[in-house]
Amino acid sequence: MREEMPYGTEEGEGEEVGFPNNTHKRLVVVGYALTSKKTKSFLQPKLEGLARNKGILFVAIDHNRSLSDQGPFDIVLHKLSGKEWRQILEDYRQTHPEVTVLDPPDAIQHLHNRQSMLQAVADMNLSDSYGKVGVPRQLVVKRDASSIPDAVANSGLTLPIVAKPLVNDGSAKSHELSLAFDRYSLQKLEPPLVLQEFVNHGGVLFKVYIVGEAIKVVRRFSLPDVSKRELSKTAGVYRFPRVSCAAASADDADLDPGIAELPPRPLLERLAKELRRRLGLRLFNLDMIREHGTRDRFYVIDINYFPGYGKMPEYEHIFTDFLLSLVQAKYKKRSG
Ligand SMILES: Nc1ncnc2c1ncn2[C@@H]1O[C@H](COP(=O)(O)OP(=O)(O)OP(=O)(O)O)[C@@H](O)[C@H]1O
Ligand SMILES: O=P(O)(O)O[C@H]1[C@H](O)[C@@H](O)[C@H](OP(=O)(O)O)[C@@H](OP(=O)(O)O)[C@H]1O
Ligand SMILES: [Mg+2]
Ligand SMILES: [Mg+2]
Repeated sequence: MREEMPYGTEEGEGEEVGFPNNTHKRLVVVGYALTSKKTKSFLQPKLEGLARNKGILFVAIDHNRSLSDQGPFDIVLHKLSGKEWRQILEDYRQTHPEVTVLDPPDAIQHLHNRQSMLQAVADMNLSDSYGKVGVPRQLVVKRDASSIPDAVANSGLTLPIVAKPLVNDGSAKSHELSLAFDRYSLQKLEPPLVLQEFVNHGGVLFKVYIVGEAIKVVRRFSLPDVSKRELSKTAGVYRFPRVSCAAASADDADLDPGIAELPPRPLLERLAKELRRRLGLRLFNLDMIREHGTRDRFYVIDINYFPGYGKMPEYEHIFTDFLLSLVQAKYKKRSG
């Protein structure tokens, strides 16, 4: 909260930023360090407008200047890659503990490896009356593609198998996935990889967006099921492009209710709460699937940091409320 709020005449006038007695109505300054693509998809005019009316100002961080010389910021939002940037942020967190950095770089780093990414879900072993949430059986292959057929046979993983680059750094390459239908073709894959059992899920996945304590779920079209017959007739490795994009929304599709039904809310709340804690992140989404033919057997197959919130319904309201809640919590802590 840095300067007096200079406006308040449009929609949202008089809306409290949430400070007691109306005495601290200050601007909340959010510095952002995002790629130009991300800035475009996230910082849409509707978000900026709503934010302004709620007393939030987004300010672009200049990479050519020291972070400490900019701002001052209440919150720093970021999604940039590279060791150098991580170090800048870590140093800034040390010297500016009053600023909320969303999210801590070391916590984000955890998602940059597709093995460690899902470890928290596996450790949680979530199972209650609403369902069971796990991760598909998987195997990491660091090198030597010729060893893969034996490694897969020894581990008991069943075909078909999804091969995903172990490193998940946001590069185009880290999203180049393949589906392998027979054991011997596995030698054609290029380690380092995570090999994951393909779980039939009726061709629909659930994107579970998390923004602090808020959760929103949407349906997306996904890879179709592979039948036993198809598996026995098919050989080879098939590359597939990113399937979980906005164009493939399945929210309005006419789907089998057993496939379309969203995961139970209480289950998602438990999962999200626990993952927030274990991962130390507040901005992420999960790709979740329901094993076809079951009602309550779920798998998390992917976790993304600061995903495409522009595609999340009502993200403008949810995100601005979240930013305000962070500042309010800090204010309460200081005055309490
Ligand atoms: N184990 C699995 N079983 C069934 N389908 C899977 C599995 N793993 C991945 N898929 C399918 O492949 C797609 C891409 O996989 P994944 O989400 O891991 O990749 P990604 O490149 O990280 O995606 P994103 O664009 O969401 O970051 C999934 O959305 C899903 O359709
Ligand atoms: O919203 P989902 O379906 O999860 O997909 C997102 C990816 O997971 C993100 O990695 C993309 O963000 P980046 O472009 O910053 O990598 C993100 O890109 P976007 O912000 O340009 O929409 C999305 O493609
Ligand atoms: Mg995904
Ligand atoms: Mg991903």
